[in-house]
Amino acid sequence: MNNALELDNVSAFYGASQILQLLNLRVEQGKVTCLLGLNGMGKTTTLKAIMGLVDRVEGRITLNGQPLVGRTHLRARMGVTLVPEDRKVFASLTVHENMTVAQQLTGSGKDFLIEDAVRLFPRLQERLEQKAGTLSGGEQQMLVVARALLANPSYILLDEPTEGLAPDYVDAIKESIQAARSRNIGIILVEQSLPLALAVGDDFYIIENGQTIFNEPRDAVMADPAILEKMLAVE
Ligand SMILES: Nc1ncnc2c1ncn2[C@@H]1O[C@H](COP(=O)(O)OP(=O)(O)OP(=O)(O)O)[C@@H](O)[C@H]1O
Repeated sequence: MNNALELDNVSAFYGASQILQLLNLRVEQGKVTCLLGLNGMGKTTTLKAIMGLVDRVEGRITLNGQPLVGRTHLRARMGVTLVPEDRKVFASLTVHENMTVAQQLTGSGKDFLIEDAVRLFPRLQERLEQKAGTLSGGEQQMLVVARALLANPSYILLDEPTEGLAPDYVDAIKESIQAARSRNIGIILVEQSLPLALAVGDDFYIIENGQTIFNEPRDAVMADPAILEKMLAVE
């Protein structure tokens, strides 16, 4: 079986404006694929196109060989979870209730449990009965990442998960990405911080004007300073 999430000549539109232009991307299960690029180039739109959150898509999006189509909740059921930039938790539910709801989302196995989530994010352990709306920004981000893992998806799409976070939280997010990879989850990471991308990434893409203009595996990036220069230019 082809264990990859693939975008093949994908164009995406908001109303009449075309944002993605024949974009190609391939993410394997158990790998971290980083999307880099300057602001407004289409990174978030790429994640939204995968989830069916843009007005129109042309081209082919496939999940392990099957077309990924239909409404967002159906795509989630097929095994893709998006962690958007806005870090939305269910504010009036407790941390524990937020986690329980996430577990019911995909129904695709129960490998990653609440015990695993609190081991990864000990700060959440102390706050399980607290209303999620009262958590700090960093704690809320841990909760949304924990919820993504608890849905036991095949792929997680992370949109700038460390933006504005203190170093301790960034480390926790890094560990959670590594934990997800070790569970054979494929990850798309949109990340402005090159050090973080380099710390966890297996493959690197640069998106410019809605197209992938660069696609290099980790070994090539580490071996060639000229490639690293290109990545630094879009940080
Ligand atoms: N709902 C929308 N309707 C119309 N245009 C939009 C919409 N959302 C985004 N765009 C436009 O699509 C383009 C790509 O935006 P996108 O958010 O995908 O970029 P990005 O690479 O993720 O940038 P950033 O790092 O700033 O989040 C931008 O020009 C943006 O203004």
